[in-house]
Amino acid sequence: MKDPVRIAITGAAGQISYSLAFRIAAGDMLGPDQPVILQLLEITPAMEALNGVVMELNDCAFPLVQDIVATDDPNVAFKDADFALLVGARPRGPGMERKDLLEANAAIFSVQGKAINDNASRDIRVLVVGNPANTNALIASCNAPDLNPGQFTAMMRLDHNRAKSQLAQKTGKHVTDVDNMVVWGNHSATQYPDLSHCTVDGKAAFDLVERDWYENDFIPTVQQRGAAIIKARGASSAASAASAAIDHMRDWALGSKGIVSMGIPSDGSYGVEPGIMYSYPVKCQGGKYEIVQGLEVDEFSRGRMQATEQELREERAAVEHLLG
Ligand SMILES: NC(=O)C1=CN([C@@H]2O[C@H](COP(=O)(O)OP(=O)(O)OC[C@H]3O[C@@H](n4cnc5c(N)ncnc54)[C@H](O)[C@@H]3O)[C@@H](O)[C@H]2O)C=CC1
Ligand SMILES: O=C([O-])CC(=O)C(=O)O
Repeated sequence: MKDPVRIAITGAAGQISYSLAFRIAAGDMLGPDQPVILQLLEITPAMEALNGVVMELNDCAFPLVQDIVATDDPNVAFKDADFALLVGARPRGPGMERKDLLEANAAIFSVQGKAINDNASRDIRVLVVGNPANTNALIASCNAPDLNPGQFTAMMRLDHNRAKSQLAQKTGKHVTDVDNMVVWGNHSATQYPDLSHCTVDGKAAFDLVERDWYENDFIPTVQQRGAAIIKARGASSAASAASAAIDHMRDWALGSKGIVSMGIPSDGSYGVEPGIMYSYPVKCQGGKYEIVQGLEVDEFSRGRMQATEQELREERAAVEHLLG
């Protein structure tokens, strides 16, 4: 039996966590042979609701769950944590962009970045889900100076999975036939889901779909998918967000099958200046991710990649005072 790993989840009484915590407890994130200790953080007024979630987790009698900690103290929630999923933040409603949440949510991530810095395992891997995810991840990492910024990542996997699903449906193939999908930039309406390198069943995606569909249907559909779900459901995506968070962490810890998209600290690759959390194509192996280099970038792609970079720079400027 492996030693248990400690997994902190924030916003643990919220919508996303209501799916996420149970799937992690079932072994979907780190595998069926990895015991877990769940460290669940909520704000004080939500502790009663969190208690209900803990009761249900206990009632599942999950074989892998060794302990459950429920707390409103970030220092307790992140104590010795090996993984942290930062979900707790306000979601947007109809008519809002995710960056409209910056003011409401940014302070959460400076406090939690500090608590992670002071309490977590030195090898902790952090995924920020709470919106605007990329800039919140930047805030958290800047407030954790003792850790490597690369230990902080932002969730782009939902966009990546949405893009795969749209292309599979369009071409009449299965999502498992789609390879080399790349989503660049920000988890926002400027993100660039890029089919330039993508294949379906081994054939170039561009040979299977029309350019008009790519530019005027596929790209906006993926960019606006979160808003479409809010319109349809009256609440933002939750189960699909939880599923993407599991995919992101599982691949980071256990390895990816080919290219996946992750929001990570830009390092100058593909001409994106350092200082923001930008989504790149990565491959994961041995518990680490590495940017896939050398992909060709044409003029259309360059324009899209720069527009989403520019938006991230503007978000960064708006929270400069929280960057430690
Ligand atoms: N990156 C992505 O792809 C996606 C991100 N999101 C974002 O995830 C976030 C959470 O979404 P939902 O679970 O649907 O929202 P929710 O409102 O159902 O749950 C959020 C929970 O966080 C808690 N919370 C607030 N401040 C906290 C703090 N300082 N510490 C700990 N917990 C705190 C709240 O009490 C609430 O229970 C939102 O910001 C949403 O926009 C949602 C879908 C996809
Ligand atoms: O759109 C939202 O606000 C929630 C989210 O991030 C998504 O579904 O991609």
